Amino acid sequence: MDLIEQTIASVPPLDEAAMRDARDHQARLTKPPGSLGVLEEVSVRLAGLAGCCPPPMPEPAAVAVFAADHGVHAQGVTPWPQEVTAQMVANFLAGGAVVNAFAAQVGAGVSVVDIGVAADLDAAPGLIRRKVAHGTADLARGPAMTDGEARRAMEVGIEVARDLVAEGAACLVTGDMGIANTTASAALIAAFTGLPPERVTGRGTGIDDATHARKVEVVRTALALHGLPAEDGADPLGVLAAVGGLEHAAIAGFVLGAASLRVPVVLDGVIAGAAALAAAALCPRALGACVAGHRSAEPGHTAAVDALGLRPLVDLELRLGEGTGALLALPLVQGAVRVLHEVATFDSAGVSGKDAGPRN
Ligand SMILES: O=C(O)c1ccc[n+]([C@@H]2O[C@H](COP(=O)([O-])O)[C@@H](O)[C@H]2O)c1
Ligand SMILES: Cc1cc2nc[nH]c2cc1C
Repeated sequence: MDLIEQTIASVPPLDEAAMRDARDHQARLTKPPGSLGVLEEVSVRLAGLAGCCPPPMPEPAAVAVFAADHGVHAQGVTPWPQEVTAQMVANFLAGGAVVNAFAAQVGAGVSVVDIGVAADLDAAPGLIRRKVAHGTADLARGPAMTDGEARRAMEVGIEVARDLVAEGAACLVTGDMGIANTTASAALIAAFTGLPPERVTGRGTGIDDATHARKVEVVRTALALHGLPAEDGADPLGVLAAVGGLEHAAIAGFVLGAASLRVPVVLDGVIAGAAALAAAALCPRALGACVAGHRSAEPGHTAAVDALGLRPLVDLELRLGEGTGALLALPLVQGAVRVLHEVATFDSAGVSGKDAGPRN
């Protein structure tokens, strides 16, 4: 068995007994039952993922920013020059990007993975050099990647997840950087959900009406060219190779890697959402490890999280990527688990429970 199959085979189902323990414990804590809303569900799921209650605190966290370029850039789907991908990688490494500020805010480490930047990048502290190709080919004219490239990128994602956890991370966070990658994301989301291109294609970094109309047509052309959505069900690696990006394949692997290690992974925006659709198509159990950090302004992201049955924790109309929305959600995930560790029960604190007193 190769790394991908091995990883998929080792993803456990959520532990029902641990989830029951977490629900029972939540009911005993000094608060009205259910009063922590969605955070209670998060705490129960992370107990199921860990297989114990309380689950380990999801800290420290580590964000991996997977960076890659896209051949579909040639179709005029974004106003930004392709070299911005490499320039932003340099900015991440220098500590000057929003992801660095938000990671510092929550004490998370930042690693940058060159999974497919078009330019050759020099070695630098914090840069994980695992380039699979110098960007993808144009998905509107042929397959974006070979099957081998998609597999290799997915393997790198698994390996990065394993390495970060081995170095001490108890929570993983997805990040991405890739000019034109919202076009590949829209194509992936259309391919996996069956929704039409106009429903899932957004304005990315910010495009005018004419560019948006062209982007929708590029996605439509690509889907027709590759026969997507496939009538007989999607071959997830084939879909990734046809219309995905190297960072999508890597993030799909990162999700599988986290799930196989029983470590939660907080998903960022539309790129992670598209990648998670691929991961879930390969291994539905992997969804047990996924927390949707935020709802991106991209319409395809809402389509993706709806299809995955995930509820984004933060909704601030962000559309930056890099891992920024997921990092903002991290304290919510950590707070949800801390409640199970630290909050007193009605018994231990001597607080009367509901219906304990006289009725009038
Ligand atoms: O995370 C998101 O939902 C998101 C939404 C819009 C844009 N982005 C970021 O913007 C870049 C891609 O935008 P574009 O317009 O060039 O396709 C890429 O680097 C992404 O990280 C990210
Ligand atoms: C400046 C810039 C920063 C980004 N960060 C993630 N995607 C980005 C796209 C651009 C254009």
